[in-house]
Amino acid sequence: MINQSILRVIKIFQGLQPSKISNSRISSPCSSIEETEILSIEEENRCLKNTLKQLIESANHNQQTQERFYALELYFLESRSYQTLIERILVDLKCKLKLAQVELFLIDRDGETQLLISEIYGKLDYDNLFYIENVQPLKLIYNDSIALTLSQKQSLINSLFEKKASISQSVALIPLYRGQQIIGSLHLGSSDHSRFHPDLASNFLQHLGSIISVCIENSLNQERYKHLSLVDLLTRAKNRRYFFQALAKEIARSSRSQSPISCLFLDIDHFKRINDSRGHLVGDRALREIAKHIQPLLRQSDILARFGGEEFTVLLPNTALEQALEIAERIRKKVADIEILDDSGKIFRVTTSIGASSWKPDKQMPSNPASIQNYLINQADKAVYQAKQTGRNQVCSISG
Ligand SMILES: Nc1nc2c(ncn2[C@@H]2O[C@H](COP(=O)(O)OP(=O)(O)OP(=O)(O)O)[C@@H](O)[C@H]2O)c(=O)[nH]1
Repeated sequence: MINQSILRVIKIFQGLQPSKISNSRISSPCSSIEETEILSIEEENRCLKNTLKQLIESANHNQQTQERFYALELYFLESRSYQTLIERILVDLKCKLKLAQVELFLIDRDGETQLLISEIYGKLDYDNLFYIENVQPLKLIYNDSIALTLSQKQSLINSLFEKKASISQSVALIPLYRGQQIIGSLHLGSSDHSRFHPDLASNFLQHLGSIISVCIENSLNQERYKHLSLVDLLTRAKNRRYFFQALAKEIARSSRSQSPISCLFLDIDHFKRINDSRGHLVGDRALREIAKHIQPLLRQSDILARFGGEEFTVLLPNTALEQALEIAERIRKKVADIEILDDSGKIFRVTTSIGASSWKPDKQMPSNPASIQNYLINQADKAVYQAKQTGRNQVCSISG
Protein backbone atom coordinates (compact mmCIF):
# COMPACT_ATOMS: atom_id res chain seq x y z
CA MET A 1 0.00 0.00 0.00
CA ILE A 2 2.69 2.38 1.18
CA ASN A 3 4.82 1.41 -1.80
CA GLN A 4 1.97 2.22 -4.17
CA SER A 5 1.40 5.71 -2.79
CA ILE A 6 5.14 6.44 -2.63
CA LEU A 7 5.38 5.36 -6.24
CA ARG A 8 2.54 7.75 -7.16
CA VAL A 9 4.25 10.69 -5.41
CA ILE A 10 7.58 9.76 -6.92
CA LYS A 11 6.00 9.67 -10.38
CA ILE A 12 4.76 13.20 -9.83
CA PHE A 13 8.22 14.40 -8.81
CA GLN A 14 10.09 12.39 -11.40
CA GLY A 15 9.36 14.96 -14.07
CA LEU A 16 10.88 17.70 -11.86
CA GLN A 17 13.87 15.99 -10.25
CA PRO A 18 14.40 12.57 -11.94
CA SER A 19 18.01 12.16 -11.04
CA LYS A 20 17.48 12.12 -7.27
CA ILE A 21 15.16 9.08 -7.05
CA SER A 22 16.38 5.74 -8.23
CA ASN A 23 14.03 2.95 -9.28
CA SER A 24 16.18 0.24 -7.69
CA ARG A 25 15.69 1.85 -4.26
CA ILE A 26 11.95 2.07 -4.70
CA SER A 27 11.59 -1.58 -5.44
CA SER A 28 13.12 -2.38 -2.05
CA PRO A 29 10.44 -3.06 0.61
CA CYS A 30 12.76 -2.01 3.49
CA SER A 31 10.96 0.47 5.81
CA SER A 32 14.09 2.59 6.59
CA ILE A 33 14.48 3.20 2.88
CA GLU A 34 10.81 4.22 2.71
CA GLU A 35 11.36 6.73 5.50
CA THR A 36 14.42 8.09 3.77
CA GLU A 37 12.44 8.44 0.57
CA ILE A 38 9.65 10.27 2.38
CA LEU A 39 12.17 12.62 4.00
CA SER A 40 13.78 13.20 0.65
CA ILE A 41 10.41 13.99 -0.93
CA GLU A 42 9.60 16.35 1.92
CA GLU A 43 12.94 18.07 1.38
CA GLU A 44 12.24 18.32 -2.35
CA ASN A 45 8.86 19.71 -1.53
CA ARG A 46 10.37 22.36 0.74
CA CYS A 47 12.86 23.29 -1.97
CA LEU A 48 10.13 23.55 -4.55
CA LYS A 49 8.02 25.68 -2.22
CA ASN A 50 10.99 27.98 -1.62
CA THR A 51 11.70 28.26 -5.32
CA LEU A 52 8.04 28.98 -5.96
CA LYS A 53 8.02 31.62 -3.21
CA GLN A 54 11.10 33.29 -4.69
CA LEU A 55 9.53 33.23 -8.15
CA ILE A 56 6.33 34.78 -6.82
CA GLU A 57 8.32 37.43 -4.91
CA SER A 58 10.38 38.20 -7.97
CA ALA A 59 7.21 38.39 -10.15
CA ASN A 60 5.61 40.73 -7.59
CA HIS A 61 8.74 42.85 -7.47
CA ASN A 62 8.83 43.02 -11.27
CA GLN A 63 5.19 43.96 -11.37
CA GLN A 64 5.73 46.72 -8.81
CA THR A 65 8.75 47.99 -10.78
CA GLN A 66 6.69 47.87 -13.96
CA GLU A 67 3.85 49.80 -12.32
CA ARG A 68 6.30 52.39 -10.97
CA PHE A 69 7.82 52.84 -14.41
CA TYR A 70 4.39 53.05 -16.06
CA ALA A 71 3.38 55.76 -13.59
CA LEU A 72 6.64 57.58 -14.28
CA GLU A 73 6.16 57.34 -18.03
CA LEU A 74 2.62 58.64 -17.71
CA TYR A 75 3.95 61.53 -15.65
CA PHE A 76 6.28 62.48 -18.52
CA LEU A 77 3.59 62.00 -21.15
CA GLU A 78 1.31 64.38 -19.26
CA SER A 79 3.84 67.25 -19.31
CA ARG A 80 2.12 70.16 -20.97
CA SER A 81 5.17 72.14 -21.99
CA TYR A 82 8.87 71.67 -22.73
CA GLN A 83 9.71 73.57 -19.57
CA THR A 84 7.61 71.22 -17.41
CA LEU A 85 8.99 68.15 -19.15
CA ILE A 86 12.59 69.22 -18.61
CA GLU A 87 11.86 69.98 -14.95
CA ARG A 88 10.30 66.52 -14.56
CA ILE A 89 13.27 64.77 -16.16
CA LEU A 90 15.99 66.70 -14.40
CA VAL A 91 14.45 67.21 -10.96
CA ASP A 92 11.49 64.87 -10.37
CA LEU A 93 12.99 61.76 -11.99
CA LYS A 94 15.99 62.08 -9.69
CA CYS A 95 13.70 62.23 -6.69
CA LYS A 96 11.27 59.49 -7.77
CA LEU A 97 14.01 56.96 -8.65
CA LYS A 98 16.13 58.02 -5.65
CA LEU A 99 19.11 58.84 -7.87
CA ALA A 100 22.22 60.75 -6.91
CA GLN A 101 22.56 62.49 -10.27
CA VAL A 102 20.72 63.01 -13.54
CA GLU A 103 22.18 64.55 -16.67
CA LEU A 104 20.45 65.26 -19.98
CA PHE A 105 22.26 65.90 -23.26
CA LEU A 106 20.20 67.10 -26.22
CA ILE A 107 21.47 67.47 -29.76
CA ASP A 108 20.69 70.96 -31.00
CA ARG A 109 22.08 71.52 -34.46
CA ASP A 110 22.45 75.26 -35.24
CA GLY A 111 21.17 76.16 -31.74
CA GLU A 112 17.56 76.13 -33.02
CA THR A 113 16.11 74.58 -29.85
CA GLN A 114 17.95 76.97 -27.56
CA LEU A 115 16.80 80.01 -29.56
CA LEU A 116 13.20 78.78 -29.60
CA ILE A 117 13.16 78.02 -25.87
CA SER A 118 14.89 81.24 -24.86
CA GLU A 119 12.36 83.24 -26.90
CA ILE A 120 9.50 81.50 -25.11
CA TYR A 121 10.81 81.00 -21.57
CA GLY A 122 14.00 83.06 -21.34
CA LYS A 123 16.95 81.00 -20.14
CA LEU A 124 16.12 77.61 -18.60
CA ASP A 125 18.67 77.45 -15.84
CA TYR A 126 19.74 73.86 -15.18
CA ASP A 127 23.36 72.91 -14.68
CA ASN A 128 22.56 69.32 -15.70
CA LEU A 129 21.02 70.15 -19.10
CA PHE A 130 23.48 70.30 -22.00
CA TYR A 131 22.83 71.19 -25.62
CA ILE A 132 25.40 69.75 -28.00
CA GLU A 133 25.80 70.45 -31.71
CA ASN A 134 26.36 66.85 -32.81
CA VAL A 135 26.66 63.30 -31.58
CA GLN A 136 30.45 63.42 -31.16
CA PRO A 137 30.59 64.11 -27.37
CA LEU A 138 28.21 61.18 -26.81
CA LYS A 139 30.39 58.83 -28.85
CA LEU A 140 33.25 59.63 -26.51
CA ILE A 141 31.14 58.74 -23.47
CA TYR A 142 29.58 55.60 -24.92
CA ASN A 143 32.73 54.42 -26.58
CA ASP A 144 31.44 54.75 -30.15
CA SER A 145 28.51 52.28 -30.17
CA ILE A 146 25.66 54.25 -28.67
CA ALA A 147 23.56 51.63 -26.86
CA LEU A 148 22.07 51.44 -23.38
CA THR A 149 24.96 51.04 -20.96
CA LEU A 150 24.91 50.02 -17.30
CA SER A 151 28.22 50.44 -15.60
CA GLN A 152 30.07 50.59 -12.31
CA LYS A 153 33.33 51.66 -13.95
CA GLN A 154 34.71 54.65 -12.09
CA SER A 155 36.61 55.89 -15.16
CA LEU A 156 33.33 56.16 -17.10
CA ILE A 157 31.46 57.69 -14.15
CA ASN A 158 34.20 60.29 -13.74
CA SER A 159 33.70 61.42 -17.33
CA LEU A 160 30.05 62.28 -16.50
CA PHE A 161 28.27 64.69 -14.18
CA GLU A 162 30.76 67.50 -14.59
CA LYS A 163 32.51 68.17 -11.28
CA LYS A 164 30.30 66.04 -9.06
CA ALA A 165 31.36 62.61 -10.32
CA SER A 166 32.28 61.18 -6.95
CA ILE A 167 28.61 61.04 -5.77
CA SER A 168 27.68 58.26 -8.22
CA GLN A 169 28.94 54.69 -7.90
CA SER A 170 27.00 53.16 -10.79
CA VAL A 171 25.38 54.66 -13.89
CA ALA A 172 22.76 53.98 -16.53
CA LEU A 173 23.42 55.72 -19.85
CA ILE A 174 20.23 55.75 -21.87
CA PRO A 175 20.51 56.89 -25.50
CA LEU A 176 17.47 58.82 -26.74
CA TYR A 177 16.40 57.90 -30.25
CA ARG A 178 13.66 59.00 -32.63
CA GLY A 179 13.49 56.42 -35.39
CA GLN A 180 17.08 55.74 -36.34
CA GLN A 181 18.25 59.17 -35.27
CA ILE A 182 19.90 59.88 -31.96
CA ILE A 183 18.49 63.02 -30.34
CA GLY A 184 20.28 62.92 -27.01
CA SER A 185 21.28 60.94 -23.98
CA LEU A 186 20.00 60.59 -20.44
CA HIS A 187 22.47 59.69 -17.69
CA LEU A 188 21.28 58.36 -14.36
CA GLY A 189 23.76 58.05 -11.51
CA SER A 190 23.24 56.14 -8.27
CA SER A 191 25.24 56.27 -5.06
CA ASP A 192 24.54 52.53 -4.75
CA HIS A 193 27.37 50.59 -6.40
CA SER A 194 25.10 47.63 -7.23
CA ARG A 195 22.15 49.64 -8.59
CA PHE A 196 23.17 49.70 -12.27
CA HIS A 197 25.38 46.65 -12.81
CA PRO A 198 25.94 45.33 -16.33
CA ASP A 199 23.87 42.13 -15.72
CA LEU A 200 20.74 44.01 -14.67
CA ALA A 201 17.68 43.56 -16.90
CA SER A 202 17.49 46.85 -18.75
CA ASN A 203 14.14 46.66 -20.54
CA PHE A 204 12.41 49.12 -18.15
CA LEU A 205 15.16 51.69 -18.66
CA GLN A 206 15.09 51.11 -22.41
CA HIS A 207 11.34 51.69 -22.49
CA LEU A 208 11.67 54.79 -20.30
CA GLY A 209 14.26 56.13 -22.76
CA SER A 210 11.86 55.62 -25.69
CA ILE A 211 9.04 57.41 -23.87
CA ILE A 212 11.28 60.33 -22.88
CA SER A 213 12.51 60.63 -26.49
CA VAL A 214 8.93 60.84 -27.79
CA CYS A 215 8.00 63.37 -25.09
CA ILE A 216 10.96 65.62 -25.91
CA GLU A 217 10.25 65.58 -29.65
CA ASN A 218 6.53 66.19 -29.15
CA SER A 219 6.95 69.00 -26.68
CA LEU A 220 9.47 70.74 -28.95
CA ASN A 221 7.08 70.47 -31.90
CA GLN A 222 4.26 71.91 -29.80
CA GLU A 223 6.51 74.77 -28.69
CA ARG A 224 7.36 75.45 -32.35
CA TYR A 225 3.67 75.72 -33.28
CA LYS A 226 2.89 77.85 -30.22
CA HIS A 227 5.84 80.09 -31.02
CA LEU A 228 4.80 80.49 -34.66
CA SER A 229 1.36 81.66 -33.57
CA LEU A 230 2.72 84.26 -31.15
CA VAL A 231 5.75 85.69 -32.92
CA ASP A 232 6.10 88.14 -35.77
CA LEU A 233 8.14 86.27 -38.34
CA LEU A 234 9.67 89.36 -39.95
CA THR A 235 11.15 90.90 -36.80
CA ARG A 236 10.99 87.96 -34.34
CA ALA A 237 9.37 90.35 -31.85
CA LYS A 238 6.16 89.03 -30.25
CA ASN A 239 3.01 89.63 -32.33
CA ARG A 240 -0.13 91.60 -31.50
CA ARG A 241 -1.93 88.48 -30.24
CA TYR A 242 0.83 87.72 -27.77
CA PHE A 243 0.86 91.36 -26.69
CA PHE A 244 -2.84 91.33 -25.78
CA GLN A 245 -2.52 88.01 -23.91
CA ALA A 246 0.47 89.32 -21.96
CA LEU A 247 -1.24 92.66 -21.31
CA ALA A 248 -4.27 90.92 -19.78
CA LYS A 249 -2.01 88.75 -17.59
CA GLU A 250 0.11 91.70 -16.44
CA ILE A 251 -2.92 93.86 -15.69
CA ALA A 252 -4.32 91.08 -13.49
CA ARG A 253 -0.98 90.76 -11.76
CA SER A 254 -0.65 94.55 -11.26
CA SER A 255 -4.19 94.78 -9.84
CA ARG A 256 -3.42 91.99 -7.38
CA SER A 257 -0.03 93.28 -6.32
CA GLN A 258 -1.09 96.96 -6.56
CA SER A 259 1.99 97.73 -8.67
CA PRO A 260 2.20 100.11 -11.65
CA ILE A 261 2.32 99.01 -15.28
CA SER A 262 3.35 101.02 -18.34
CA CYS A 263 3.01 100.82 -22.08
CA LEU A 264 4.95 102.39 -24.96
CA PHE A 265 3.65 102.80 -28.52
CA LEU A 266 6.35 103.34 -31.15
CA ASP A 267 5.58 104.53 -34.66
CA ILE A 268 8.47 104.83 -37.13
CA ASP A 269 8.56 108.28 -38.70
CA HIS A 270 7.93 108.76 -42.41
CA PHE A 271 8.20 105.05 -43.05
CA LYS A 272 6.26 105.32 -46.27
CA ARG A 273 9.08 107.45 -47.68
CA ILE A 274 11.61 104.71 -46.88
CA ASN A 275 9.54 102.14 -48.71
CA ASP A 276 8.90 104.48 -51.62
CA SER A 277 12.48 105.63 -52.04
CA ARG A 278 14.46 102.51 -51.11
CA GLY A 279 12.03 99.68 -51.74
CA HIS A 280 9.83 97.51 -49.57
CA LEU A 281 12.58 94.96 -48.81
CA VAL A 282 14.83 97.68 -47.42
CA GLY A 283 11.83 98.80 -45.33
CA ASP A 284 11.57 95.22 -44.02
CA ARG A 285 15.26 95.25 -43.17
CA ALA A 286 14.79 98.50 -41.24
CA LEU A 287 11.97 96.94 -39.19
CA ARG A 288 14.15 93.93 -38.37
CA GLU A 289 17.06 96.14 -37.31
CA ILE A 290 14.83 98.28 -35.11
CA ALA A 291 13.45 95.25 -33.24
CA LYS A 292 16.93 93.76 -32.91
CA HIS A 293 18.30 96.94 -31.33
CA ILE A 294 15.39 97.61 -28.98
CA GLN A 295 15.29 94.13 -27.45
CA PRO A 296 18.61 94.38 -25.56
CA LEU A 297 17.45 97.63 -23.91
CA LEU A 298 14.63 95.79 -22.14
CA ARG A 299 14.41 93.57 -19.07
CA GLN A 300 13.53 89.89 -19.40
CA SER A 301 10.01 90.61 -18.11
CA ASP A 302 9.36 93.44 -20.60
CA ILE A 303 7.64 92.56 -23.86
CA LEU A 304 8.43 94.00 -27.27
CA ALA A 305 5.71 93.31 -29.82
CA ARG A 306 5.07 94.34 -33.39
CA PHE A 307 1.63 95.87 -33.21
CA GLY A 308 1.25 96.03 -36.99
CA GLY A 309 2.95 97.69 -39.97
CA GLU A 310 5.63 100.06 -38.70
CA GLU A 311 4.24 100.18 -35.16
CA PHE A 312 5.75 98.46 -32.13
CA THR A 313 4.59 98.30 -28.52
CA VAL A 314 6.57 97.71 -25.35
CA LEU A 315 4.86 96.40 -22.24
CA LEU A 316 6.67 97.32 -19.03
CA PRO A 317 5.35 95.42 -16.00
CA ASN A 318 6.01 96.87 -12.57
CA THR A 319 7.10 100.19 -14.08
CA ALA A 320 5.83 103.69 -13.21
CA LEU A 321 5.44 106.49 -15.77
CA GLU A 322 8.66 108.31 -14.86
CA GLN A 323 10.73 105.18 -15.40
CA ALA A 324 8.79 104.33 -18.59
CA LEU A 325 9.61 107.77 -20.02
CA GLU A 326 13.32 107.16 -19.35
CA ILE A 327 13.18 103.80 -21.12
CA ALA A 328 11.26 105.39 -24.02
CA GLU A 329 13.91 108.09 -24.36
CA ARG A 330 16.65 105.46 -24.41
CA ILE A 331 14.78 103.59 -27.16
CA ARG A 332 14.22 106.78 -29.17
CA LYS A 333 17.93 107.63 -29.10
CA LYS A 334 18.94 104.07 -29.96
CA VAL A 335 16.60 103.91 -32.97
CA ALA A 336 17.96 107.20 -34.29
CA ASP A 337 21.51 105.78 -34.09
CA ILE A 338 20.89 102.52 -35.96
CA GLU A 339 22.80 102.37 -39.21
CA ILE A 340 20.71 100.61 -41.85
CA LEU A 341 22.10 99.61 -45.23
CA ASP A 342 20.08 100.15 -48.38
CA ASP A 343 20.48 97.96 -51.47
CA SER A 344 23.32 100.07 -52.84
CA GLY A 345 25.25 99.68 -49.56
CA LYS A 346 24.52 103.22 -48.39
CA ILE A 347 23.79 103.82 -44.72
CA PHE A 348 20.56 105.55 -43.74
CA ARG A 349 18.83 106.18 -40.42
CA VAL A 350 15.26 106.34 -39.17
CA THR A 351 13.55 108.01 -36.22
CA THR A 352 10.59 107.04 -34.11
CA SER A 353 7.80 108.81 -32.24
CA ILE A 354 6.89 107.25 -28.91
CA GLY A 355 3.77 107.58 -26.76
CA ALA A 356 3.89 106.40 -23.14
CA SER A 357 1.02 105.49 -20.83
CA SER A 358 0.96 104.19 -17.30
CA TRP A 359 -1.49 102.80 -14.76
CA LYS A 360 -1.05 102.67 -11.02
CA PRO A 361 -3.45 101.78 -8.22
CA ASP A 362 -5.16 105.07 -7.52
CA LYS A 363 -8.71 106.28 -6.85
CA GLN A 364 -8.62 108.39 -10.04
CA MET A 365 -7.66 105.42 -12.20
CA PRO A 366 -9.92 102.76 -13.76
CA SER A 367 -9.99 99.62 -11.63
CA ASN A 368 -11.43 96.75 -13.64
CA PRO A 369 -9.12 94.86 -16.04
CA ALA A 370 -10.95 95.77 -19.27
CA SER A 371 -10.96 99.50 -18.48
CA ILE A 372 -7.31 99.41 -17.38
CA GLN A 373 -6.45 97.85 -20.75
CA ASN A 374 -8.45 100.47 -22.71
CA TYR A 375 -6.91 103.24 -20.65
CA LEU A 376 -3.32 102.07 -21.29
CA ILE A 377 -3.86 101.67 -25.04
CA ASN A 378 -5.85 104.86 -25.59
CA GLN A 379 -3.45 107.02 -23.60
CA ALA A 380 -0.40 105.61 -25.42
CA ASP A 381 -2.17 106.04 -28.78
CA LYS A 382 -3.05 109.66 -28.03
CA ALA A 383 0.51 110.30 -26.83
CA VAL A 384 2.09 108.93 -30.01
CA TYR A 385 -0.31 111.06 -32.07
CA GLN A 386 0.80 114.07 -30.07
CA ALA A 387 4.47 113.17 -30.66
CA LYS A 388 3.80 113.04 -34.41
CA GLN A 389 1.89 116.33 -34.35
CA THR A 390 4.59 118.16 -32.48
CA GLY A 391 7.52 117.27 -34.69
CA ARG A 392 8.18 113.45 -34.51
CA ASN A 393 11.34 111.80 -33.10
CA GLN A 394 10.20 112.47 -29.54
CA VAL A 395 8.56 110.89 -26.51
CA CYS A 396 5.17 112.13 -25.22
CA SER A 397 2.69 111.14 -22.54
CA ILE A 398 -0.79 112.38 -21.79
CA SER A 399 -1.38 113.34 -18.20
CA GLY A 400 -4.66 112.31 -16.53
N1 LIG B 1 8.50 97.45 -45.68
C1 LIG B 1 7.38 97.34 -44.98
N2 LIG B 1 6.54 98.39 -44.90
C2 LIG B 1 5.42 98.28 -44.20
C3 LIG B 1 5.08 97.10 -43.52
N3 LIG B 1 3.92 97.31 -42.90
C4 LIG B 1 3.53 98.56 -43.17
N4 LIG B 1 4.43 99.17 -43.97
C5 LIG B 1 4.40 100.50 -44.53
O1 LIG B 1 4.54 101.51 -43.54
C6 LIG B 1 4.08 102.72 -44.10
C7 LIG B 1 3.33 103.51 -43.06
O2 LIG B 1 3.00 104.71 -43.61
P1 LIG B 1 2.13 105.79 -42.90
O3 LIG B 1 1.10 105.17 -42.03
O4 LIG B 1 1.62 106.77 -43.93
O5 LIG B 1 3.08 106.53 -41.92
P2 LIG B 1 4.51 107.12 -42.11
O6 LIG B 1 4.93 107.22 -43.55
O7 LIG B 1 5.42 106.34 -41.23
O8 LIG B 1 4.34 108.56 -41.56
P3 LIG B 1 4.20 109.03 -40.06
O9 LIG B 1 3.77 107.89 -39.26
O10 LIG B 1 3.21 110.08 -40.10
O11 LIG B 1 5.54 109.53 -39.64
C8 LIG B 1 3.21 102.34 -45.30
O12 LIG B 1 3.87 102.71 -46.49
C9 LIG B 1 3.11 100.84 -45.23
O13 LIG B 1 3.07 100.21 -46.50
C10 LIG B 1 6.00 96.00 -43.62
O14 LIG B 1 5.80 94.92 -43.07
N5 LIG B 1 7.12 96.17 -44.35
